[in-house]
Amino acid sequence: MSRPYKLLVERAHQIVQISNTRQRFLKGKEMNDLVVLQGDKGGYSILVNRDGFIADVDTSEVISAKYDICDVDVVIDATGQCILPGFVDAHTHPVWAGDRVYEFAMKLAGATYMDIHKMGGGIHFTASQTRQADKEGLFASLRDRLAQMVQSGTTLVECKSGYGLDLENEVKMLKVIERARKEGGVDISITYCGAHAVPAGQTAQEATDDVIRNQIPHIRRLMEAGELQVDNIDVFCELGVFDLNQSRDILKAGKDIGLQINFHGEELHRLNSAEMGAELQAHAISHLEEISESGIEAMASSGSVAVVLPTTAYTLRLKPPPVRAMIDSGVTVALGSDYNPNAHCLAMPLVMNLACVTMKMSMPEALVAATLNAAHALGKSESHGSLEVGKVGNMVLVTAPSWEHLIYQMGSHNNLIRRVIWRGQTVYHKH
Ligand SMILES: N=CN[C@@H](CCC(=O)O)C(=O)O
Ligand SMILES: [Zn+2]
Repeated sequence: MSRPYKLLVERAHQIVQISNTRQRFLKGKEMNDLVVLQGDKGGYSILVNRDGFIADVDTSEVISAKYDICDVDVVIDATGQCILPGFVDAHTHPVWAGDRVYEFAMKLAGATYMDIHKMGGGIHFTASQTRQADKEGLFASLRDRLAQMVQSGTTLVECKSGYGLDLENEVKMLKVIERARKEGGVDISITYCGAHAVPAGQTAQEATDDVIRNQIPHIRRLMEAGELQVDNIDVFCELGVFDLNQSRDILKAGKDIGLQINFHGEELHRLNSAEMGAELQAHAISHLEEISESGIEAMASSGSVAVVLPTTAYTLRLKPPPVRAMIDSGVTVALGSDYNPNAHCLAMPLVMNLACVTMKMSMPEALVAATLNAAHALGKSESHGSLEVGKVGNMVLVTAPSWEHLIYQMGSHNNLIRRVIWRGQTVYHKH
């Protein structure tokens, strides 16, 4: 007979639970009130059941008195380590072929993101490379990128399509992501982003019509047939890409087939897409570098999560989004790496460091934004984002005097992260 518990991690000197009252997200000042277990000489333990869910969190003394060690498959001694929830990366574009290191050089020399996009580079370049790539090659590179994310502590990641830009290639990308999701080792939220750029030879309206009349209905059929699971609908709402009305129509069509609205807004120009998204009760809006005060108010009232992406402003030398004003106004703020060929960052610890320095977040705020609030942006905070009984046993073990070192020691996460656990199973171990 199999044992009732899959894993016991014991004797950690800190467990950062984030919350212990099943809050779905933290806003405003609450973001600085993390629940951290520390101070007990014998340390703290987490027990994970056979199905990969947390069964108990307490001092190691209490846990060893309550449970019989013979009922546990694997016991890990976490002496000298801190335990954090697995990170949630709320915005990535991880399926693509062909790098853009050459464009990075152009941007360093003064070209803007949109200069390159208009010349047929940027998303267009990546789309032409990705269209030529076969599923096997795309899957192999996705798997490698996901492994690097996991090594950096990510255990739930949002993955977008968006470099296909036609039905065949968007479906190809979604199926590649679906295969990775089924393979496991990391939890994935899948986003259809067919409206990521206007394909060459089409107007934005023609592309909008194709997405609404052709692509979305086909995706719905694949979902109904059980061939695909798609969770979110996205669009790049931007001057020269999809305008406010086109974006609204695309998002509504996605919502009509049951997808959560989660889109790119207010990045380079203010189009009042934050207000539009709030009106549609968007789950999340990403970027928001150009959001207005009324956009902030609208998102605070609708409860739409602001997914801020420090690597974008850093790479493109943009003004960062007004995160302090968002937090002070009661917007729920989450973080994403924005991993894509323009911003080549797979590591949430580095994203948190950038968020603290460039967006003026505190370390507890950054951690909440990279765990519980990011899970909420994906509609998954009931099961992910904090270390509480009943949630998935996704965690990161860090060798450091306190959890803050993972943010403070920028770029050293690969030395500090000792182990990453997904649903009670070790998916990365540094020997
Ligand atoms: N802004 C739109 N989409 C991506 C960039 C994609 C790309 O440049 O390939 C982003 O979130 O930054
Ligand atoms: Zn993006």
